Amino acid sequence: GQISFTPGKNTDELDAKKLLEEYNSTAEVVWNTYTEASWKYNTDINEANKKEMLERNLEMAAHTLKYGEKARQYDTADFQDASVKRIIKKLSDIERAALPSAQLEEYNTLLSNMETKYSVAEVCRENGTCHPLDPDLQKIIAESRDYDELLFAWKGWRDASGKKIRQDYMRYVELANKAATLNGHSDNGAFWRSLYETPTFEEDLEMLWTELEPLYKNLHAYVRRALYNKYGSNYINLKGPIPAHLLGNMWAQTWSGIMDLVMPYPHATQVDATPAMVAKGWNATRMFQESDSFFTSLGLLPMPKEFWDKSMLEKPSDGRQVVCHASAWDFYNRKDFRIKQCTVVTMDDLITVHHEMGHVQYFLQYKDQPVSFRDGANPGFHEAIGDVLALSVSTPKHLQSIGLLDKVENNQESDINFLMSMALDKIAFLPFGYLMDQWRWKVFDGRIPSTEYNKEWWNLRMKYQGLCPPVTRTEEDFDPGAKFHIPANVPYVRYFVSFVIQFQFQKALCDAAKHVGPLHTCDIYKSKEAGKLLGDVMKLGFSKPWPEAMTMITGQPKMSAQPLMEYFKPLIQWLEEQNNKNNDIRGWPEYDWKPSTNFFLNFFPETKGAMSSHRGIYFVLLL
Ligand SMILES: CC(=O)N[C@@H](CC(=O)O)C(=O)NC[C@H](CC1(C(=O)N[C@@H](Cc2ccc(O)cc2)C(=O)O)CCCC1)C(=O)O
Ligand SMILES: [Zn+2]
Repeated sequence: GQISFTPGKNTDELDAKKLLEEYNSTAEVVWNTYTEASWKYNTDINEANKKEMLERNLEMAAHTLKYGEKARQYDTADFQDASVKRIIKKLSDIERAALPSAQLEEYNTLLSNMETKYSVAEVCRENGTCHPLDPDLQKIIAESRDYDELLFAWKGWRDASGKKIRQDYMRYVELANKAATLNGHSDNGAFWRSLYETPTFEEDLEMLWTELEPLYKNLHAYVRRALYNKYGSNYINLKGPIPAHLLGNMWAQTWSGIMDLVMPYPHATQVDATPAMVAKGWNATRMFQESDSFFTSLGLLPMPKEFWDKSMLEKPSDGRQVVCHASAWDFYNRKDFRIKQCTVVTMDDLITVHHEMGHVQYFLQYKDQPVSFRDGANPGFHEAIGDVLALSVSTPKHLQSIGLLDKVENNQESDINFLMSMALDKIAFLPFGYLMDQWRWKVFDGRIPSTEYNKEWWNLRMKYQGLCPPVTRTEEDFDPGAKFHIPANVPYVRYFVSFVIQFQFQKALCDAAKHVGPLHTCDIYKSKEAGKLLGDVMKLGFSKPWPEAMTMITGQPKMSAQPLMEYFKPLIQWLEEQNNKNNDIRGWPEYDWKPSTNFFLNFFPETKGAMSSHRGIYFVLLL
């Protein structure tokens, strides 16, 4: 065909291959050095470690700039090796390294300051005791059933975290957008979406949400009814949004914290393994060993010695400040892989353990790929692996087999109890997983100016989750900043993608494991066939466009909501019946309703303790 080339560009494929070999071997060293410094800082927050991490980040950016500029010299149109083309293309986007050095330093400093402010934030009571998010405030939000105590934690956290980073965030948006435009993107949101290499990505997501929204609205209506029964009509409007601090999670992103309030059949099989884990003296290491055994039962790889020696599996008790938000780390030397998690002995954290172990399994599977391919087929794939295995671990049958549930019944009521516990995490999460980056994409492309950050955040929280703030919010607040991924600059739509595709994967793996019966009862434990399907896709890393990886597992290239809907089918029918029986509407048409507020609590928070006993007296005094 027509020989096409851009004048002055290098079309020598052998040259390019030599460049990529040099890039790969030098990148492993530079990235490893940076990752060690970042790990040191995340597991011991102090000025010296911060300084070292920032310096190593600059070294890494200099390396990216050097090889990025060389990669841009090539016209790969006529190259034979698809991998060389793919790596040159990926290298040519040098991200933040495109910023002038002063702005790059400013950008990196902003990021580390925002993440530090978030990680050290705490809420102090009038009597001087202070509470960090992890585990204190999370525990209050999950376990307290006192409306005002929940409000204390919810409002306190937002005052201590989000509110403090609003200015930093505005400057971060400017610099992130500048880096994106210097790499040829219209804005940072466009750069983030480009990682999915899917021209119809936004339309595909919108279609998935349209299919899934009815499931969510049925769950929302049922949970609203249960909260109405608990908190009464002052605080719950059966035709309105739900106050955001009552759902058992600081961000109302998963609702398993209030399982006890919504349990359909309290006398049937319980599904929470936490009591048994505590009673049997499980600790963090035991939880990770359990997960490791599940992975190896599928024929996947065991955690290497370095993992057990160097991970941080519990919050340190030696006074060190750490970033408690769980994370999995690839040290890019094909040997060193770690998890940092402030693990607590609960079922919820056993799920998180599997989630993080899924990341490390992916790292292990693709460790011999070139560094540019040591990524998920798309970011959603990386998030889905651990959750797929957790779907099997969560089944009552599996929990019983590992001694975490004593009796298991196979009847309709137990099924509904189990599906409800799964829906409170998986269905409840969908609107949150979808709205997080809708807000950020609009901030990056200018549709949301900084003067409307908080108003638009709550508009999206209302539109998708049917939530409202329990107290008035203003532009003095910055509630998005109270969610880790916003100050930490971690994209989020990957989780929405993961919550959809993990059910596609589960369906395919259960077929491979010759599972018979409803999808929600499937446990792929010990299935080497299922393990091989997953392992082969993980080995690819980012070397092939994700539709090819999707086809390897499911036999077709697209994201689909069908398997998720099949998994929850029995529950959806049950919810439909319950909501009809209760004559409950789906949705929140009375969107401008507001819950009663304790006038005092907002203006005299220190009266919290006194309030509950002398409520009337204070009121009279005021009058
Ligand atoms: C070096 C580095 O940063 N590595 C990346 C991994 C990588 O990119 O290689 C990484 O470790 N990111 C941390 C992040 C942690 C968690 C998270 O933030 N989860 C979301 C959403 C969610 C909620 C419920 C659920 O069941 C699953 C996901 C949230 O909690 O809002 C905390 C709990 C679980 C996962 C993660 O593991 O994704
Ligand atoms: Zn993850």
